[in-house]
Amino acid sequence: MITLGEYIVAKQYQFPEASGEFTRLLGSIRLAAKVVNREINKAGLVDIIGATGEENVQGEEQQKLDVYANEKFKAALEARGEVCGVTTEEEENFIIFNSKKQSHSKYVVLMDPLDGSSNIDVNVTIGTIFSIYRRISPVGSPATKEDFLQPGNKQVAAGYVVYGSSTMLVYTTGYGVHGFTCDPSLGVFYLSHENMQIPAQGNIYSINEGNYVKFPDGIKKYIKYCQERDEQTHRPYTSRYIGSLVADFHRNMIKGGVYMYPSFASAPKGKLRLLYECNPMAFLAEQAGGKATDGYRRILDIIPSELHERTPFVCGSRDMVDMVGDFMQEYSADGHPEYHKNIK
Ligand SMILES: O=P(O)(O)OC[C@H]1O[C@](O)(COP(=O)(O)O)[C@@H](O)[C@@H]1O
Ligand SMILES: [Mg+2]
Ligand SMILES: [Mg+2]
Repeated sequence: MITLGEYIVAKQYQFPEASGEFTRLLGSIRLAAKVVNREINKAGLVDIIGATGEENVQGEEQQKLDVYANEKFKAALEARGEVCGVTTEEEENFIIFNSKKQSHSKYVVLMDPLDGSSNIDVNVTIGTIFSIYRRISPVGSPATKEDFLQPGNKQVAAGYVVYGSSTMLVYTTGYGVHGFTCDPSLGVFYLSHENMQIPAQGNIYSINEGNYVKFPDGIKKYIKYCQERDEQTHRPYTSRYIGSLVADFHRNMIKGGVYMYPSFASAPKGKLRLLYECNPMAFLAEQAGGKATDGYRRILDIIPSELHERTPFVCGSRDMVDMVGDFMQEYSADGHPEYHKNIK
């Protein structure tokens, strides 16, 4: 069995200008993932359950594990010196790492340190999401906001850690999607899923139907389509919603399916964050043969303007994402971000 570290080194030939910086950067994410995984596994026994009583920049109540994971990933990225700055869901502003070595680093990282926070206290699968870019500001100078506001199609790597029945780290560097499972007895990630491929068509739809009445007509019609009986197209589909993006995405990655978090009246841009939730998942989905849109446009082509901006999200099996797009065009064309601009 090949370890994550060995696999990354073995694939370095794919990057002729490689200096080992990226390998060490991924190594720091791997290390922090192990530390966070250990805390999650004993969550009921240590004081890591429950809320901190503080609110984060999203206006959401921060969970103790959100803060713990945020601190551990930040510390690991800062310590190795391969990153000149980070943005995380739990920090209002981006953080500059400014030691001599760090300011000479080429990379910035954006993270959702703990994804699926509403599932922490109930022992349901949660995750961590990361996205990596080459900086655009000059090497040697402090990182700038522009380094983080790059479109998703500029990512050099993305991945997630899923803390479930087993703990896996899944990533892409633009050469396919590869999954590594952690052997808890050794704390070592071994290659278990090389070149993951999302089936083009699945029979699982994943959405919080509790918001049904608030959804755009295109989404409502698509949900009805999923629930209709039609032997030929294996409908009705199955509804599965864990409420942790990482877990719902990972399941659909393996079994096929479509995950949707649309916009609605009280959340005109949806809930999920473009930079450290949707862009990394979109890069992984496309690298595995799937697709990711905001219901209309390719997520990876959206030009970000704010660190914590949100976007509607439709992601998973290619043919299912296309079908959702057709329903949105037909029944919610006025919801297209460009719609009002194009109305003369
Ligand atoms: O409870 P809702 O509204 O369905 O939202 C669930 C979604 O929100 C999230 O929990 C948001 O992520 P965080 O937990 O990192 O804030 C996603 O993981 C999940 O898919
Ligand atoms: Mg999240
Ligand atoms: Mg989070």
